[in-house]
Amino acid sequence: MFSRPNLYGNLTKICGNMRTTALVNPSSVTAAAASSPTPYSNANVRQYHEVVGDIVCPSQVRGIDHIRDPRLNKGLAFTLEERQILGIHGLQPARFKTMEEQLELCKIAVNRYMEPLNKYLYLADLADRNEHLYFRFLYDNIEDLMPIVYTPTVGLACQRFGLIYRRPRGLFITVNDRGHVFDILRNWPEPDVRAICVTDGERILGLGDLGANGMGIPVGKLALYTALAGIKPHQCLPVLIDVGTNSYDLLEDPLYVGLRQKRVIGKEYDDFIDEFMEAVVKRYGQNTLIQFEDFGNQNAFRFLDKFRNTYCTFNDDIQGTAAVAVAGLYASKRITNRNFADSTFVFAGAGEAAIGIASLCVKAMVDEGVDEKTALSKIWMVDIDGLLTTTRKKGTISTHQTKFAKDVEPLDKLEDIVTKYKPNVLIGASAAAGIFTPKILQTMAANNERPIVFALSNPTSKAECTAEQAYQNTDGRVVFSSGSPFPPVTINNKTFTPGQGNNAYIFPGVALGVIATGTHHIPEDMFLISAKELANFVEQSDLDRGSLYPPLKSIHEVSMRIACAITSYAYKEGLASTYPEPECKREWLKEQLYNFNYESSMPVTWAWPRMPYFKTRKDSPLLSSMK
Ligand SMILES: NC(=O)C1=CN([C@@H]2O[C@H](COP(=O)(O)OP(=O)(O)OC[C@H]3O[C@@H](n4cnc5c(N)ncnc54)[C@H](O)[C@@H]3O)[C@@H](O)[C@H]2O)C=CC1
Ligand SMILES: CC(=O)C(=O)O
Ligand SMILES: [Mg+2]
Repeated sequence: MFSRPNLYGNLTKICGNMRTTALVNPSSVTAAAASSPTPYSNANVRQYHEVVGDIVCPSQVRGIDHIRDPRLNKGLAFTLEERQILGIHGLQPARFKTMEEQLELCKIAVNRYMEPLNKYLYLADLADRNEHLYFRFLYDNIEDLMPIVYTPTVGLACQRFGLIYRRPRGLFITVNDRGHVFDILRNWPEPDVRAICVTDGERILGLGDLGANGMGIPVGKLALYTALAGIKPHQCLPVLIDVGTNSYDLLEDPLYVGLRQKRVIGKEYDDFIDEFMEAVVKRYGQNTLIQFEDFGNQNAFRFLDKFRNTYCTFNDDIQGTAAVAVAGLYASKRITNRNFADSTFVFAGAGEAAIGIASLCVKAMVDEGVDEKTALSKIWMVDIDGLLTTTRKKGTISTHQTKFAKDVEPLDKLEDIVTKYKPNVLIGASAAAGIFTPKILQTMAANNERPIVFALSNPTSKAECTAEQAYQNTDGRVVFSSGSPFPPVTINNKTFTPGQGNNAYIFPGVALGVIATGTHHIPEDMFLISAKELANFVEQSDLDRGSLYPPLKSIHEVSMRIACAITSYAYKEGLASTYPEPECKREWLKEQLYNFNYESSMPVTWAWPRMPYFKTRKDSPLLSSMK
């Protein structure tokens, strides 16, 4: 009954006319591959389908392969019946464990490691071994584990990528694959991808050009898609576009795993990105969400402008960051009683993150009823060359920066700019560690009862100041947040636990709403909506403990609220393509989420003769009886 050839073909019978994926007989695949004209040809081989969307499909994988497959493996949580039916009885010790017992073990195991990178490796290994346990572990312990799978540790993991690389997670598409990007996408074993996070590794956090080592970022971001928003892992694809690196150190590093060449630029690069975008749509459909992450400054803005109305895409560093920072500023209004338009802003940094935030601040001011010119006049931007002024030489100011340039005397030093323009809000997104000097922080405190200071650069080592420095130099009056987490600070007998101004509060919820509704474009409004939704969720108790954001332990609820708001907006504005419009958005979204508990491993084909009528997960007596 379990011989593989007999099982191919059953799937369509069970799934009827519902959304599914055809299984291909391996023998025909081999024949197709043998006759294929290029080494890129591939067939869509799926060895198993337990649950695809809401459809129950027969398992194809038995024996040791079932345990070796991280998506199917449950470790010692397989029941005796499952062990026998799957032919894995005897391949594991006799003990049965519940998922809760396994989670306890994970906690003990991860806590045994002192070094964050070793914890990262433990978690990567867990993901490769038992995907359900990995995501449930992340979900349950997000406060402790987010600094490991995400900033700051993910930065270190990227820097050490050549050393720690073990198993493939995501697709590496190199510029040598030009003309074959679609074929590479077909090599990815999951047919139902709804979201891609892509980087070319040129600006990884504040660490600069890490080339192919940047793969840790899309992997980490998409782990948060699942852990924070419940998006199913098989729907997420991390992609690293490898066009080389301009890092001399990496080119010389024997452990470097990417193309050993300088970055391809110009038309060749642009054509390659165009091919990638077209191939994604051809392979996975036009509503596939493409999140651009950690591209170099010029390319990030160019691609956002180029693709935002022709693909379902957003740039997380520009738009996601804008939303989280503006959410923090909305929340801070409850402390300062000052509107956006009544504030003066200085940005240290005038790149993706800073321009993104400044632009959304302008939108927020216009929303308050102020005209755009007045809104722009409130914002002073400083980059590596000093204040953005209208007298800047051509080539030292980009089109996105121009509207923020002021018709004033040039000033180079941040300290002088803060002294002269007396901002109420100082935002750092420069990747220049420590530029918020004690003197600057003291000036902020001298000019404001409650100065607002955001040190958003990542990882921790690149922050413009530490939380401790911010509180100490402002007599504990600062309203502070940072891109990477800092431990609590006690000053004047009061302990502050600053929140994390990180786009992780935004992108998972936006992605869930966009994917669920089949939204085809992502307008800027969605980020202002997300910012407001996040700010509305901040409680007085959060503000009292020094945070402009809800605690990380409620970030799942934040993602759900943002997704609901995005869903409502998408239907209202005619952007959604999933019909009919659900009445209760929240319930509808919840039905689509990943099940963080184990699914039954009983092959449906085995039980089928006894229960022939179920087609969907909800109908299945097998699955509905599960935890
Ligand atoms: N907290 C969050 O959610 C996010 C944080 N970031 C962080 O923000 C930082 C910057 O990222 P991007 O804006 O994408 O980079 P970018 O390269 O686009 O911009 C960096 C900007 O900082 C300026 N700069 C460099 N040194 C400076 C100095 N000493 N003084 C003033 N300005 C200086 C540069 O001229 C440039 O305008 C990174 O560390 C990144 O990790 C980025 C996205 C999200
Ligand atoms: C958080 C993030 O996206 C960055 O630092 O680039
Ligand atoms: Mg980023």
